[in-house]
Amino acid sequence: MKIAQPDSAVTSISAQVTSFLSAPKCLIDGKPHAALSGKTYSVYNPADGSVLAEVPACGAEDVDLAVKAARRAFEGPWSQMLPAQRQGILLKIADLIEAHGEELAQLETLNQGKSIMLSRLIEVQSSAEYFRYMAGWATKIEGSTLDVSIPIPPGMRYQAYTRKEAVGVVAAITPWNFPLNMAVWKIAPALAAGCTVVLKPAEETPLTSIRLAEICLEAGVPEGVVNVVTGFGEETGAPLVAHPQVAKITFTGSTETGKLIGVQAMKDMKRVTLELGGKAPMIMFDDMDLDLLGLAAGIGSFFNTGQTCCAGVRIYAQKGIYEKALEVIANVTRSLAIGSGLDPRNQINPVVSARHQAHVKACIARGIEDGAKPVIGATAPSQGFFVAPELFTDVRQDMALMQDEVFGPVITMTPFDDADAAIAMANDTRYGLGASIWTTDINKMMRYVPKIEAGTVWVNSHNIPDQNMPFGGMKQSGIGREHGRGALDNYLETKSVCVAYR
Ligand SMILES: NC(=O)c1ccc[n+]([C@@H]2O[C@H](COP(=O)([O-])OP(=O)(O)OC[C@H]3O[C@@H](n4cnc5c(N)ncnc54)[C@H](O)[C@@H]3O)[C@@H](O)[C@H]2O)c1
Repeated sequence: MKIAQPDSAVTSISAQVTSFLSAPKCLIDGKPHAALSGKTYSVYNPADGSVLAEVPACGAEDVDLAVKAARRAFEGPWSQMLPAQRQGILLKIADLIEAHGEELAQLETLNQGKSIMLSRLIEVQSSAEYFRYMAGWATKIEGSTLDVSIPIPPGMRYQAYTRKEAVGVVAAITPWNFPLNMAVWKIAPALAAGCTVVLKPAEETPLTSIRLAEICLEAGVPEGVVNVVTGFGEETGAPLVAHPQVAKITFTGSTETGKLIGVQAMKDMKRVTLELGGKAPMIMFDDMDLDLLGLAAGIGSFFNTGQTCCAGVRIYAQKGIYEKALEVIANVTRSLAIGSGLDPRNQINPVVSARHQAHVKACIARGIEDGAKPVIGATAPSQGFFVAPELFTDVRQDMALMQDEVFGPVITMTPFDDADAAIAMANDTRYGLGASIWTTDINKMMRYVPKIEAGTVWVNSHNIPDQNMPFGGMKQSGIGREHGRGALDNYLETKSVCVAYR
């Protein structure tokens, strides 16, 4: 079912969605797979707390089957395909994502809770574009020829060149905030490079990942090239990371889990990319364009109900505009409509799970206990996993509210006098994923961008990544970058070939 207008409300759930929800299965070696143990677990609709589906709870034995299937496919049909054939298949996947667009968007909103508008525009549309972008790189993998100066034995000459070769089986582990899009960020470059994949989606939101794997199959990806195992971190994710036939791990999730995975990867010298947590600052100078304040709060802070790793949650505003910025941002926060994601007029939707709802509420309570001042004090619907957005002032740098990830609709505002002091406060967390500077003075921008410790710095904007723009973290926000040409290198080894001749 083709995608509807992004801002149209969902009046009925599509028949494909209802049928899929009756018995979702993993996909291993191109076939639907129930956990060998027979175990399943429930996934929920966060808008009302009801059970949405029962999903296989995979264990080490299921993971082993999936990795072995991926390895066979890597050695077999996938490695025989011409780059142009891989490109064609990636383009077909993009078309099929669009063709199934409304079904995927509804499924995502039902399972994750987010606005149907974001499901349509980001989870579906931008995922299709991502496949198209990566399809282009599949035919542009190249090495180089190298002049070398090897002097022995006398009389022998050499010419060297490099080959880029697919790394092998990729373990892709994803979080719950953008389930389909995060899976695509990993699968598209892995396939373009010629790798095969075992995807372990977040336990809360596995449904669109399963559909994506089915779509890959429908598009002509050979059996075993894309596999999905559903289940929990320790039971499913850990054996996947530790599997000896996995060559590369690409992980997006919390810094805590990322560290565990990094240690395991290093034990086996597996290649690893880690996209981890954030606590992004937005630094607003006196000379900023005040018309942008609404956008800063709406997209910068509260996009996806604050459940984005780059959300601008620590706002530092210079004293000349602080009162005005506080007034506007407080008004925006107050005015956000709270409700189900199926109605696109709702800008604050449920958070993903009861557990996460309890976490966000505990962060708010801890902030109040520590002496920070809540400005809004609104209440959220009692049914479903809702949390009303909150804005805090009087927050010290050493408070948990300033240092730890809330990953929900909770922001802080702090005034500053001196720009260097603001940069120091902005850098004063263990994270370094995203940040922004708001100014109309290009000199200020050029002076301060290099001083900010973050993988992405937006200027007069925030929280908007692009497939062609390297994305990743400094400090404890991760290792490596996704997107762009560089993303392909994450899935390729470089082999030097040295040819002797006389
Ligand atoms: N940097 C980025 O690009 C980016 C993007 C989105 C989200 N995030 C981060 O993701 C986090 C939110 O997601 P989350 O709560 O799902 O994170 P999480 O770390 O709890 O889980 C992420 C994934 O890891 C799996 N996992 C958990 N323990 C594991 C283990 N021992 N071995 C292998 N896998 C394991 C989970 O099952 C899930 O699939 C936030 O910290 C957010 O900042 C980062």
